[in-house]
Amino acid sequence: MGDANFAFFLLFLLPAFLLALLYFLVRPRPVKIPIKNRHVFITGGSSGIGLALAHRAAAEGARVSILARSPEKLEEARNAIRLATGIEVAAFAADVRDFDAVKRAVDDAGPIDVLLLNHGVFVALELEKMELSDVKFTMDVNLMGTLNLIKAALPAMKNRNDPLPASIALVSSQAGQVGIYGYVAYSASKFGLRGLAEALQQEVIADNIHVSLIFPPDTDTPGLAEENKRKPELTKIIAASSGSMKADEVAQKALDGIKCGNFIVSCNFEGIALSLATAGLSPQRSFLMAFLEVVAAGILRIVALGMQWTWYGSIEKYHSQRKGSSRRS
Ligand SMILES: NC(=O)C1=CN([C@@H]2O[C@H](COP(=O)(O)OP(=O)(O)OC[C@H]3O[C@@H](n4cnc5c(N)ncnc54)[C@H](OP(=O)(O)O)[C@@H]3O)[C@@H](O)[C@H]2O)C=CC1
Ligand SMILES: CCCCCCCCCCCCCCCC(=O)[C@@H](N)CO
Repeated sequence: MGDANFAFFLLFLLPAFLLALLYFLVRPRPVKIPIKNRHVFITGGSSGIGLALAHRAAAEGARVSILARSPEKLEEARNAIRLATGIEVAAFAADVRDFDAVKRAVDDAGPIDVLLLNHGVFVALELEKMELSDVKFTMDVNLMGTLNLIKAALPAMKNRNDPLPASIALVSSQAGQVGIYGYVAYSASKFGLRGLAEALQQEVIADNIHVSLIFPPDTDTPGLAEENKRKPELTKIIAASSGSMKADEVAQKALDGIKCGNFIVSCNFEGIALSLATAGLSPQRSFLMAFLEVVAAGILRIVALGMQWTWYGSIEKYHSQRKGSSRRS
């Protein structure tokens, strides 16, 4: 009898108590952010994930603006979206590293409801083989470019006379949740976005602005095709721990997450595990996700250690094979 009571406590009362506690605890509170008839401004909207986001947002009835450097690629994107949906999107040619150009584009585009910062550059290469100028370029585009956009857009976003909640969404990467061989500069830039996002959310919550961080795995885009041309073998092996996705699938997950105001938005199964394992001190609006984070924490740490075990195994094997072959030659 005592055993049955204990089992009841363990299997039912304890989880129920935890769920109830988390229901009252989680902050910020859940929110719904509509995009229909609202202004969605997408950086890097001329290619890959950004283009897929622009397609989807336009199809869902948003007023869409896209920003990127190349006017030709922007025009191609506008035509493709017009052909597929019959909708005109506004295009702005600017380099995110140039604050004045970004400010002009944002002012021309008009007040933004959903600022989707998706632009990004990436090369997979060992730091040793990378020029310092390429490291700086990665930081300038991925991190400073994002800060430039936020600085340019935030005043008008705060002053909007729309009672509806607004969003600032940043496209990070699973390499922004865990460091990966070949991504020293890239992971640094994408981890940087997380600190940015956590701090920014506290600063803009009172303005009813909600921050989302999107963590895609390898995604089939022109950018990835370029990256794959000279990707280190070990980067391929380690990144293959997560499945790859189509740009449109990532865009759908991203928009769904943004509309729910989720702070962390994961895109595939491995991504969910990664997000639970790296929940840390990030805000969480969903008491169900918070419940999973709490309950799965211990076991996921073991899974994570197992992951590192296989990754370091691959690295060791790669180096010993190289040593072997260099001795033979
Ligand atoms: N593809 C993948 O495997 C993954 C990608 N990501 C992230 O998703 C985002 C999009 O990636 P993806 O679609 O693959 O990339 P693409 O290379 O296909 O597209 C990048 C977009 O960003 C724009 N862009 C690049 N640099 C600048 C700049 N300095 N100023 C303004 N716009 C710029 C490009 O236009 P233009 O060159 O004309 O400026 C283009 O529109 C990136 O942040 C990337 O880090 C995350 C995980 C996986
Ligand atoms: C505890 C549970 C662990 C679950 C598995 C973890 C798997 C991690 C894989 C990381 C893959 C990184 C892809 C980077 C994609 C990217 O950004 C580049 N293509 C550049 O664009």
